[in-house]
Amino acid sequence: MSAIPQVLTIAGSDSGGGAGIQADIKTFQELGVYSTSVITAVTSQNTLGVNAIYPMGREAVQSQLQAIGEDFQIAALKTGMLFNAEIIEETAYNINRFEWGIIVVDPVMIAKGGAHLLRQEAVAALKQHLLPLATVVTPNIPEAEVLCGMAIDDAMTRRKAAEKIISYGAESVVIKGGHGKDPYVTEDFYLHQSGECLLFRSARIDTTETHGTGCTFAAALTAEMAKGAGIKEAIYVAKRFIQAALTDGLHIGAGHGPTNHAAYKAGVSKREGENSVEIYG
Ligand SMILES: Nc1ncnc2c1ncn2[C@@H]1O[C@H](COP(=O)(O)OP(=O)(O)O)[C@@H](O)[C@H]1O
Ligand SMILES: Cc1ncc(COP(=O)(O)OP(=O)(O)O)c(N)n1
Repeated sequence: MSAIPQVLTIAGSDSGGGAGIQADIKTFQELGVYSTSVITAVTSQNTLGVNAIYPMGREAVQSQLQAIGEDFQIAALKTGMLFNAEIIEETAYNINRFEWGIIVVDPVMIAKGGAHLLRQEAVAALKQHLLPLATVVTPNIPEAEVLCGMAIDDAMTRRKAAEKIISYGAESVVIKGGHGKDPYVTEDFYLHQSGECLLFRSARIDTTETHGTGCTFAAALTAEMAKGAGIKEAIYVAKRFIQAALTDGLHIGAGHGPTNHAAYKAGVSKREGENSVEIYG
């Protein structure tokens, strides 16, 4: 048995390297877990936007999942861009078949530039097949609005949205706060079993280099849980990881640049007075 936890990302490729599979693998590497991957779609993408999407067929997805399932001990996995209902069904089927345990579902829907990374008609499949398998679902605010069918504009509606998403069968939900406007970024965490509700709050970093923040946050969460962290501890580390990645930008590309995945390990999150994460009950 290998000493390094093995993890899996089931997601799309971002040719620009800031989001998707590429962001996941960089995050996994930085956090000390071994990364396997199943590619669901190839996107022609850079910091300015998504030019084209080439989804993989059902057979190609199934074949990759099979290769992973028959040889690796997957401690935790995350899903990202799944694009259509057949990829979602294939993913859910194999999660059950290989009895993979810790499942982080990042319900990727729309890229920052507006490109649809999930077909609208696949939202129902996501709710029906994947959310019931999720240890944690990590929507951003627009994704949470789609999943729960209501507008989210304050703490009360975020709480209601979290409860609605839990009602589809997920064990817990983290509504990410990057899309808010206030000076703080707040993640709302809701755990079904205990009814526990926590807020993770940090200062909003003034930057446009935010491409792939959602993928990176969910990948860090996955890595930490694969190493044995509890969900709350994992959220805390994931938040510190993304803050460090946003603090020390790489200044790449002319649009929304990628984050700096190496910053956390380089100690950026430990700088005095920066990057603190407060937790409220
Ligand atoms: N400007 C920012 N300052 C600090 N944290 C941010 C900022 N933008 C995003 N984040 C963090 O990045 C993660 C992903 O955020 P969000 O933008 O909501 O998701 P997505 O990238 O899926 O749209 C969250 O943990 C959020 O708190
Ligand atoms: C291939 C691929 N997967 C996911 C995304 C979306 O990533 P996200 O972290 O939500 O970041 P932004 O697109 O909002 O910058 C993507 N763009 N490409």
